[in-house]
Amino acid sequence: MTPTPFAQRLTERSLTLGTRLCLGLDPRLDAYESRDALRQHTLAVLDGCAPYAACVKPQFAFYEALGLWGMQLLEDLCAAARSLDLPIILDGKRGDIGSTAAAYAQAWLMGDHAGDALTVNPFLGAETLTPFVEAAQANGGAVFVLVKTSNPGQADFQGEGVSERVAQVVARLGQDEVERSGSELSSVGAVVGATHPQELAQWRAAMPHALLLLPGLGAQGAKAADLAAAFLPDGTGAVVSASRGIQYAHALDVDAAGAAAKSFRDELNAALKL
Ligand SMILES: O=C(O)c1cc(=O)[nH]c(=O)n1[C@@H]1O[C@H](COP(=O)(O)O)[C@@H](O)[C@H]1O
Repeated sequence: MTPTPFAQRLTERSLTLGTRLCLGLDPRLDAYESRDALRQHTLAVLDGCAPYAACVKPQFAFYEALGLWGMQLLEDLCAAARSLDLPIILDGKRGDIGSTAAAYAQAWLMGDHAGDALTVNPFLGAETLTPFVEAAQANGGAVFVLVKTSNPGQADFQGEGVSERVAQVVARLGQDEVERSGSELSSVGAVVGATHPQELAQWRAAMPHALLLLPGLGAQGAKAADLAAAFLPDGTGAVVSASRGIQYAHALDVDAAGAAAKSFRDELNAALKL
């Protein structure tokens, strides 16, 4: 049976629950009294925030920093997300020469530890994205290619026309698939920082069939009210992520995390007049 494409699953959940929020889960050991407290709280935040989230995005670094124990937590978190029907974007920002990219794709988009989608770094060239895209397309997954990152220093390299070039590649890589399937969104998505509100219309137009992942809400200063231009006219086609602004709301109180997620959800819906 052909798997349901990631973009379709995400869009269906987003419309059913009425949310464009991506729940980031980036647990830092220094915020907790013990590893057990970190584990318990992270899983509880997932549970408490799931009703407000279109998808979940754990960033690998925080789990890798905890060693094998952390990678087990990531695996358990993904299992819990699956049982909640939450599409999983693994934020690994992987990228390497083609043969190594194929191994990354095997690990994170196809293997036993795969998520539904993976963030990928295009710095090594368009051809190195192919193994990721093929793995995603074969498995009903997705990739989110870094196009314009949220951090101030992105301008050093990305400001030199690089983001525009990458956006062209994203649009091209998804084109055949949308022509073949007739669906509006391809499995080749893009990361565009929510911290660049004045550029969102430009990136939306440059990649009309790409699902956009917009990090930067909350802790990095982006405001939901400024983000409507990233979405398609029907209010789909993008998700906005917040990690610290949810997980660390009010001194690790799980109810406060849920309230923060709900409030981000409502602000995004208000921006889209939904
Ligand atoms: O790919 C990402 O998710 C990402 C891209 C980007 O341009 N900027 C960015 O902040 N991120 C990730 O999004 C999350 C942002 O976290 P908060 O600033 O705590 O909401 C982190 O996991 C970052 O690694």
